[in-house]
Amino acid sequence: MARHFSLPKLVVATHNRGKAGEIRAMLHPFGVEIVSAGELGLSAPEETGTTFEENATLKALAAVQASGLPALADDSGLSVHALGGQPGVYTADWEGPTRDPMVGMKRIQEEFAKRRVADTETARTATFHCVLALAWPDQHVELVHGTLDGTIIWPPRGLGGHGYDPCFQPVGMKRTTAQMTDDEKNAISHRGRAFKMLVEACFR
Ligand SMILES: O=c1nc[nH]c2c1ncn2[C@H]1C[C@H](O)[C@@H](COP(=O)(O)OP(=O)(O)OP(=O)(O)O)O1
Ligand SMILES: [Mg+2]
Repeated sequence: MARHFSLPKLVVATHNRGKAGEIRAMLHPFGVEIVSAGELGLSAPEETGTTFEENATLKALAAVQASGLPALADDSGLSVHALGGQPGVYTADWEGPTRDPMVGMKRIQEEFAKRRVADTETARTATFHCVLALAWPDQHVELVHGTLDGTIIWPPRGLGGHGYDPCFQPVGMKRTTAQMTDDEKNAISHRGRAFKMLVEACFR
């Protein structure tokens, strides 16, 4: 797909500042000019899909159609294995109407209590998912899916990152993703892994 090597300007089609910062940092070495959905006054489309792929695609297509520019969208979330994969695609909804990540993190703890999930690393495993969709002006869409396995810890730790990072500790690590620098998180994260796959697919 070397035809996409030249990418003069790209819309980063997210309204989430934490994600936008990480995506900007990952794009930085490529010298791509970035405009945000906010700068273009794009509204956030309703996320009606039932998979990360569907939602990432609809967000990217909405932005490419509104702007005429290639658009990169992200749909992501946390699947907690003892909760049957919840909240998954509905991770943002679990933050409640005010979009407070602490509300979502507490909800996971409440669900663990209801189901009497043991307070051990092996019982409280979870996976972060990130699907990136890059939509081109001809409407074709490249999709990549990155994951990061870990454990839900409590109480939350760390002030970095965003969203559910303070309660997520990657496998084999002693720190949560909120206790890492941005570069450390991006090097191992679901979003970082998806981004590497996108680069393989589009920029090589
Ligand atoms: O690295 C992460 N570290 C912590 N939490 C994360 C991460 N990645 C996704 N998350 C959480 C945030 C939100 O609760 C949900 C994404 O929801 P999602 O609909 O994809 O994003 P959003 O509504 O915040 O912004 P937008 O749709 O405009 O991109 O997963
Ligand atoms: Mg969203």
